Amino acid sequence: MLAVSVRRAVALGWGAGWTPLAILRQLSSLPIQSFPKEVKVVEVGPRDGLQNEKTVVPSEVKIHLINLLSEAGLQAIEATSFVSPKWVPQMADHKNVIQGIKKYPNVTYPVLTPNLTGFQAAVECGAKEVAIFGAASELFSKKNINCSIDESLQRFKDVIAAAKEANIPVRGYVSCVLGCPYEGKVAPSKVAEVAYKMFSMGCYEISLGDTIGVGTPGGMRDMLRAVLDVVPAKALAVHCHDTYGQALANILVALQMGVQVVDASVAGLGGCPYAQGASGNVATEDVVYMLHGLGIQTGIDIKKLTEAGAFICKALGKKSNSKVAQAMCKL
Ligand SMILES: CC(C)(COP(=O)([O-])OP(=O)([O-])OC[C@H]1O[C@@H](n2cnc3c(N)ncnc32)[C@H](O)[C@@H]1OP(=O)([O-])[O-])[C@@H](O)C(=O)NCCC(=O)NCCSC(=O)C[C@@](C)(O)CC(=O)[O-]
Repeated sequence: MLAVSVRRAVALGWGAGWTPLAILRQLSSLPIQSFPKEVKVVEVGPRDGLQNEKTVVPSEVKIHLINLLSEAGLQAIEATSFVSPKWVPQMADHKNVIQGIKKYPNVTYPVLTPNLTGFQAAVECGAKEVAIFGAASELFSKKNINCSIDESLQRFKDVIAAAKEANIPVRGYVSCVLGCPYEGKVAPSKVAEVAYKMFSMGCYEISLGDTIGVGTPGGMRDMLRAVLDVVPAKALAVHCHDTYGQALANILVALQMGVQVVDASVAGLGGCPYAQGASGNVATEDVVYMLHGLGIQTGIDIKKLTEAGAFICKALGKKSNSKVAQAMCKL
């Protein structure tokens, strides 16, 4: 560590003859690496947040939530998923939702499509952007979409080819980038391999999912180092669940490494039906509060965002998982 620091100090042109202690003092006073000026927050609450709810949330509630989120200034709101209703019954009303929401200019409403069947249904319902979702873990891929990683990539090729023809942008997810509920540790090199394959196929952005929220800033750094060797930072997003309370710290590391897109879920709703025990995504309110505190622009009105969170929590009869929302309600 010291050797690395000294090398960095030399690279920075610091004076010859300095003692290691003097160099360390200088290093500790260095400003943290610069953050981006703007960050795009991708709101995944209506999909990732609600997919795990046991009782079916009425379509009107989902639609109102998405409209409130659009009014709050989110640029991208993942609206629903076109997956099998046998697998995820909560998303069975995808048609009502995608057709019922107000489409704000400059806001995108991507939907999940695991295969060509889902893609075609989504396009018929008027979806203008889709997301495919793979994994860096074989067992998770099997449990989540009932096929191996290789088979999933083959399916994604078909979706991307059809999307290209229809001029529809495709976002790609890689799940389990910092750990898997079935396999445990996942090698950064495996994450990089899957991310690279999905990016080369034509996904405009790869969202790296800490599906079960087990990551730490150190794990995020090591994983991102591997991925950044093969996919440019401008094509990456991070998608952190907050099971171990590390999500904001993990996001901070990702921002320092050049990532400028962050997924989050209003009120911290969510969990994955095929990742037992995983808590919700990091709360959008908490991410936005942190970003604004760093002087990073998001275009989001935090008060309106908190109102959207309060609306969905009331509808679900739940307390918000957002610390910021909890604090703002007390003020
Ligand atoms: C992928 C499948 C469909 C494969 O499911 P399968 O059973 O292997 O599919 P199949 O191709 O053998 O078809 C079986 C039946 O499903 C139908 N079918 C086939 N495809 C579709 C479709 N798209 N929509 C609706 N129906 C479909 C198909 O038509 C057929 O109907 P039948 O002839 O029996 O009546 C299934 O495994 C599935 O739906 N999985 C969804 C899992 C899911 O939604 N998980 C949560 C989202 S991922 C996530 O949350 C992680 C993420 C993205 O947030 C990032 C992170 O945190 O890491």
